[in-house]
Amino acid sequence: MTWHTVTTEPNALGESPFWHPQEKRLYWVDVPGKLLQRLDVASGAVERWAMPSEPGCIAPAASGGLVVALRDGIYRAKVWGGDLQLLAAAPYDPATTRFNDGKCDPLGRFWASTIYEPRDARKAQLYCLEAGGLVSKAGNAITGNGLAWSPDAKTLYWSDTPHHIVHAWDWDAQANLLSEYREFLSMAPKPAGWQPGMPGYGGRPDGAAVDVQGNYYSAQFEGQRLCKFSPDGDLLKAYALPVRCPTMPCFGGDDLQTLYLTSGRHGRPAAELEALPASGCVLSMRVDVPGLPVNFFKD
Ligand SMILES: O=C1O[C@H](CS(=O)(=O)O)[C@@H](O)[C@H](O)[C@H]1O
Repeated sequence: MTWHTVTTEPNALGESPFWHPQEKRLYWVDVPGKLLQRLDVASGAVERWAMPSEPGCIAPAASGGLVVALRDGIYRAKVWGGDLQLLAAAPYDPATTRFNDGKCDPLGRFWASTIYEPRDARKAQLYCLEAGGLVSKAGNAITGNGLAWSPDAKTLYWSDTPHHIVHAWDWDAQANLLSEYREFLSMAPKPAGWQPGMPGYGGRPDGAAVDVQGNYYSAQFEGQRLCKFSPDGDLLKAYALPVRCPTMPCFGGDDLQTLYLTSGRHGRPAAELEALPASGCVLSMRVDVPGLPVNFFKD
């Protein structure tokens, strides 16, 4: 298994990749760079669209365009580069909080986590955009991440990165209700005194994607690896990476067997960036098991 560097212009913090099956483009964001980006894999051309605030996550819309979670709200962009129409204002103080990891569920609802940036209280939430507006479905976190659903859409996964944990609930898709909570993964915490470059830390669960067998692929932020877990939470494979801070995987290509992975370089030590020059770039690797396709937003 070999990782390829897909992009040459590194992002401060690449996040929220998805593969658009009709356009045959990879979309992703640069959070502090305040950019939406898309790559036409046939030509290699990358387009960038500057945002008025940090985009935490994006999703394609079935009627065309995108849904974009910016610091101050959820917006609808009917066309690339066009107007941003506010769908829902942020239900938090944008001075301390922004939207982070999110995507659409199999029924076309848009979900977005938040990150509480002071990181000194568990104030991050997981919201779902329902007909009446944003509804909190889970909370008690610092960095909402790792949102994904099982292939049968009966399990919802959500991680809290700094607490090294991935939660799971039974999910009733029609009623949009979470029940039967269980801890899905608990990763080893950062050892006291650990510094980048030292051995002994495997990272913390950032963004995630699920394949057709229900395996959960979790980017281990600051752990320089992507971990593949079985539906029961058993570690099946830890893929070593040429970047210290992977952020989120997604499956793409016509066969959904190209695993794309975004990464970050924001705030990393100069020595690390010199040793790992692909930090902040998008990576890709061919895998044997196809992933689940992206879910589209239904207006
Ligand atoms: O997804 C994200 O997670 C990282 C990791 S952590 O919360 O710092 O542990 C965070 O830095 C980043 O800003 C956020 O987008």
